[in-house]
Amino acid sequence: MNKIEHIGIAVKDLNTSIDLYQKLLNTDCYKTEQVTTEFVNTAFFKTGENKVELLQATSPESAIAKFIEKKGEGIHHIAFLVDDILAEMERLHNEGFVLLSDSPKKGADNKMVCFVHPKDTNGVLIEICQEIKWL
Ligand SMILES: CC[C@@H](C(=O)O)C(=O)SCCNC(=O)CCNC(=O)[C@H](O)C(C)(C)COP(=O)(O)OP(=O)(O)OC[C@H]1O[C@@H](n2cnc3c(N)ncnc32)[C@H](O)[C@@H]1OP(=O)(O)O
Ligand SMILES: [Co+2]
Repeated sequence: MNKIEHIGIAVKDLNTSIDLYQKLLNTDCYKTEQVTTEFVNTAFFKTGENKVELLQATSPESAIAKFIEKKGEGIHHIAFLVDDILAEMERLHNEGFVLLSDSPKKGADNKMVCFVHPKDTNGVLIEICQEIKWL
């Protein structure tokens, strides 16, 4: 895996948290995006080589809504950038990790994503992501 691409933070109110993180990081949010398949609205900040992704649930069925219900707001996942998500999924599967989808899913900010179950990773939800390359 290449580097930490982003840290995902579950928040209750995206607009309030955008204001907060703009002040905290002293940089503007560069993008907001709804990902309907994940039932989330997201906001992104660049912090050097890495990013912060704020996530607000758009449905009670969302992983973010369930997480906040159980644990409250806070760090929800760590995302690692990979060159070849299919190869990395196969490698992780062969190493015995439980992947949360059989194929990559559409993520935010021009990425394909796949998650590793937190029960296999010391209670931390891991996302792997690959940049979508357009021809
Ligand atoms: C915007 C798109 C994308 C991007 O481009 O960046 C994203 O980041 S999307 C982010 C939101 N989507 C996801 O998180 C998808 C993957 N997650 C899941 O599939 C589920 O959340 C889950 C991890 C399988 C858990 O779902 P479920 O089993 O239905 O929920 P429970 O509430 O019953 O939890 C079971 C168990 O797991 C613990 N848990 C849940 N979430 C996390 C987490 N983020 N980090 C650590 N642990 C987590 C939860 O506490 C339960 O533990 P126990 O109570 O001990 O059983
Ligand atoms: Co993410």
